[in-house]
Amino acid sequence: MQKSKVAVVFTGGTISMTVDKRIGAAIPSLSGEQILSLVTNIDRLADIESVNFSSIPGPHMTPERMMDLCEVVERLLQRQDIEGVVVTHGTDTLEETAYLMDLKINSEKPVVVVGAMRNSSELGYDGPSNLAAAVCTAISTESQNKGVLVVMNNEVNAASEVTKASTLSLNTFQSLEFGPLGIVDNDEVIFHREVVNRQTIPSEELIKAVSLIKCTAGMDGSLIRFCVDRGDKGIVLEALGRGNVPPEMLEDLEYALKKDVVIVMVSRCPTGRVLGTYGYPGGGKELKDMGVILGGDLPGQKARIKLMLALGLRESQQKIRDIFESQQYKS
Ligand SMILES: NC(=O)C[C@H](N)C(=O)O
Repeated sequence: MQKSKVAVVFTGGTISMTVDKRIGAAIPSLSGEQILSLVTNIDRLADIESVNFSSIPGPHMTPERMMDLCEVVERLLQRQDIEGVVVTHGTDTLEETAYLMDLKINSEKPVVVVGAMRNSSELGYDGPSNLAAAVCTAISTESQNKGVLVVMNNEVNAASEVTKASTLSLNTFQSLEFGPLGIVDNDEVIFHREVVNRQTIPSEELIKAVSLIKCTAGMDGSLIRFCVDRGDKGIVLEALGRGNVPPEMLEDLEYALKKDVVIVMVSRCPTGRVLGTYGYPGGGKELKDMGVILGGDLPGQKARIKLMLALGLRESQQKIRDIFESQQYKS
């Protein structure tokens, strides 16, 4: 029987790290081929083509690099001989890259993003087992048409639903709202449910000038004003609870909206969507009436990626509102 072919694109992250004795801490050092050589018996599963994209830690990833990576992945997906693509990535920004690719890529073939929480100098390096599970997921026909998947600790999550929930746990990637899509068991991927809200944004461009502001008790709007005055095109507000802000922020929010800066509101709570439930000053109802867009249950960092791509369409504010609200809100 002919084996499936999978492209593995290496970008860096802890999965590629060893402890540098001179520094006394972990840095990227392993090439794709070196990491693959640690995944014993992988050649029984699939023919692997390795692509060394970069050797950077997650915190060095940028929106521009994400767009370049996305292009590399799209080109690989267009090839007939490749059944799926795996991307290795630093876990710190993995959810942002995975979500950007999920929104942009329109292919039925599986794209699986994977990382590690322990580097190769540590006891219990989880890179090889995670990579093996990612390849198992990428060659399964069951993984088709599910968008970009994140596989770690033998759990399969949708890029649109997942977030990094722990600084150290091997099962750090959690779909806090809905739970995992499935598992990898005995080299086989088993799905338990479908992705809840899949969406694509056919944007060729990304507008970088989007900031994320987390709201806190008693906060004023000076950060909002700063972002507007330096030319930001969009701001994601990680608001309080159900989607409310301290009233001291309202004047500067009004200032931003008058200057056509798009404001998307999500919550700083780890689960639950925002809604215009409250009618007091700074409450969600007032914000919505002012023109603030509701961002559903996305964490701030993923709402920022979505807004960057939505602004890249260079469409009206109404169109951007639809992109954020039409699937999650009835009216
Ligand atoms: N586990 C990891 O990959 C964390 C690392 N700091 C990174 O994002 O590159």
